[in-house]
Amino acid sequence: MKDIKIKSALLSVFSKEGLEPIAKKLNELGVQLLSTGGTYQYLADLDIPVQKVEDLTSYPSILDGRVKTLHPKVFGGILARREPGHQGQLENYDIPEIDLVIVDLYPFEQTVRDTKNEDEIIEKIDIGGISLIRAAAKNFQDVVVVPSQNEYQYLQQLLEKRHGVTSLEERKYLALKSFEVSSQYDTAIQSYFSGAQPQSQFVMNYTGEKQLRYGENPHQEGYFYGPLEDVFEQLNGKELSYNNLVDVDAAVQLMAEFKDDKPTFAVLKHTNACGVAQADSVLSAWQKALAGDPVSAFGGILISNTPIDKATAEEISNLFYEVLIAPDFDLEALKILKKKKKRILLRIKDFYRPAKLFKCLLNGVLVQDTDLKKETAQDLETVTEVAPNEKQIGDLLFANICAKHLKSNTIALVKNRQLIAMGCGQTSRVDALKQAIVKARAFGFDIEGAVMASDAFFPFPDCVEIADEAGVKAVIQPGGSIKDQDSIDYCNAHGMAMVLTGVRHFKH
Ligand SMILES: NC(=O)c1ncn([C@@H]2O[C@H](COP(=O)(O)O)[C@@H](O)[C@H]2O)c1NC=O
Repeated sequence: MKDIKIKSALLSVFSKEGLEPIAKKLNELGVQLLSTGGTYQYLADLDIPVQKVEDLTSYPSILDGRVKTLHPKVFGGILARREPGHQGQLENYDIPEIDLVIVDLYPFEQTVRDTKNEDEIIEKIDIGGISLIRAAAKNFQDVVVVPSQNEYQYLQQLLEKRHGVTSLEERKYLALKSFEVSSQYDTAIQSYFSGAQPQSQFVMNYTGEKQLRYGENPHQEGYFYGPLEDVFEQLNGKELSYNNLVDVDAAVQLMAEFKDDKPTFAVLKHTNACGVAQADSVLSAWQKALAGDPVSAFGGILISNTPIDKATAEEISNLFYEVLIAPDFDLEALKILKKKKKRILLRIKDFYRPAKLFKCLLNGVLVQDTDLKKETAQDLETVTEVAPNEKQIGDLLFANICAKHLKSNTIALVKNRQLIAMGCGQTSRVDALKQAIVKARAFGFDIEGAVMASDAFFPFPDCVEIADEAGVKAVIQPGGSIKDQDSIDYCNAHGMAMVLTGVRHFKH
């Protein structure tokens, strides 16, 4: 392991915050400091001995600061290997070695957030700073690089621990942090330039790595990247697992549809809702959602669009569940729910729906818009002689949303704003319907008068026939099959209503 003692440092930072103790410590260790204009002034004002970069390069900062460190006397001192060949060249050209580089880049992302003025934004594309970081990181064998304020604490510890002596491992760690900074910085610039245009490259950059206990199964590693704290606050329970996060996302996507509706409750298992209901109170919505499939609800993910009150909390706490998500919890409710230490309680801040969805497959990434299309009564085309009544229209739209969030092929059966059963993830629509009918009956529901939603069209009239025999009176489906008329004819012959949405909602 190659130890290097820091003898000289170049400091060039946009924000001067947090620099004072580091500069003072470097000075105390006898490190020669070199700085660009503003940073020089800041250090000089603190009476910390420092040399101007301009005195080294014999060039002033020019072009409004676009060129200040971009000079062989600076980059030579950073990029030279500490070996006779390179050191000889430094001597020939009178270039001093620079052992430590500290940079805080121009705040490009912040500027994009703050202004629409393109000239201002372009000026905040840091050129010299990013080059300093890349050069120092490339030469991590001999040079220490601090690419942002996030690493100040790490540097401070290095300086305290071994008085400015650094190991190869420490320098390599900082080089990694540097390339993370430069890649994130360039992604932000690329994303600004691409705007809403389709991108010719797929680039993603999420920070805030969170290692999960494991992935989908214990033998798989798992991580999450992103600012989860913007979506919810965890009030109780064990750490969220990979599968919990997948289910929480499915629950949030579903409940986002009912965000501004009357009290709505949903129970999910493995991303599929096994209970969804609307009522006048959160307690009643919970009871109706649970009744949809009380067996599957065991170990489920629960979500409400309405704060949880004491009465609801008392009932919920009788069930073993993994996660309960709600916009808020009454104090009394929280007290009751927190008694079960492991159960996860999330106070949702934002029913967040991403604009795009990504999926890794084969040797690439699939990208698509999120399915944000939501049908209203105005979008429905009645194609049967019998039209659905107002109550049925409400149930049909409710069933349509449930189906949209269930794995295809799916059928949702709804009665009085309650999902009375569903069949999902089936390879045939008929199987999905049969599964739903068996389930509804198993949990004591009378299907007579229920409505049926299908995520995609009916290629044959078999589904409407089976549904009719079970008691279904109205159907919602996208339409678009060349055999639509067969299903419509069946409905007309049996007094059923059918509406078309014209929108397919597959969920693979
Ligand atoms: N142009 C250059 O040669 C250059 N060299 C360093 N910078 C940046 O200038 C800033 C520090 O400037 P000052 O010390 O003048 O406040 C840092 O954010 C640093 O990343 C530069 N500016 C932008 O590219």
